[in-house]
Amino acid sequence: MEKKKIIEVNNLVKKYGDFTAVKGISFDVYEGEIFGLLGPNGAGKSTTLEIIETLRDKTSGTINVDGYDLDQQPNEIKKIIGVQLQSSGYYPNLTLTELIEMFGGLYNQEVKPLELLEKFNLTDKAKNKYKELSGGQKQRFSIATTLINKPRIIFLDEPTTGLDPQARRSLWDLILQVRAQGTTVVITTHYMDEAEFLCDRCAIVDSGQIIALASPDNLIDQLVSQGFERKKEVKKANLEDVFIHLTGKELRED
Ligand SMILES: Nc1ncnc2c1ncn2[C@@H]1O[C@H](COP(=O)(O)OP(=O)(O)OP(=O)(O)O)[C@@H](O)[C@H]1O
Repeated sequence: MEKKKIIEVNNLVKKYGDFTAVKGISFDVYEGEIFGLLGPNGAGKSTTLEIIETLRDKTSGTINVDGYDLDQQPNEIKKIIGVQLQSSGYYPNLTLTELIEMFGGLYNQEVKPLELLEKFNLTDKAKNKYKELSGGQKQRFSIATTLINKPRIIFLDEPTTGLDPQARRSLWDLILQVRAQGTTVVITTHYMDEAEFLCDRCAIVDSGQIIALASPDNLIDQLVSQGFERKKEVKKANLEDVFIHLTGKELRED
């Protein structure tokens, strides 16, 4: 069966004054996949994501999201996507339950705060304020809120930056669960292990250009077929394995 394209980006260019941050990139995202934009700092990942999310103007190029043209029907696109807010987007004096109810009201959606919080392992924090959460809890809550409007696609910009290994792995599981329920996920990350674990396909972006796009396995096979070999024998475990083994897999709450 042919996969359906849910996002089509063609020749996207973004200039900030004289500086061209995104230099004519094109890619498609298929429905139901986890698609990664990988690249070093300043590569243009967040800019690209924010343009697709309708939060930033583009200079040129075309974008189509689930049949809607970004220039013609941005409001239709807003209705079917879930966007992670920055911390400043959460009213400081509302509890998590109240915040979910407020977003439900804004999106005109019936919400069940406790059910949503349970899914994201935040039941204990239902009566806490956002500012009282740990880094991992904040990230989980912000992903939970992307789902309130029952979006077809969610966008996650570096969702695990700054988290400890347990919190990262727990967030990876949550992202897989979100996808398993049929939501397409577009994610940016600098972490290659994260991309290898999560992404069905990824685009490697450098200086505003896509320099490779394939599944992680295909990208690795391409490199190996060029004669690349790791210098050292591959270790049977790494330091992260040691850390997880010693401290346990369970999510910690500080
Ligand atoms: N509002 C802005 N005005 C001017 N230049 C900007 C603006 N936003 C981003 N840039 C520049 O555009 C380039 C791409 O930035 P962008 O944030 O998209 O990169 P990124 O790949 O997401 O990086 P990071 O991994 O550090 O978040 C950078 O050189 C950045 O300095």
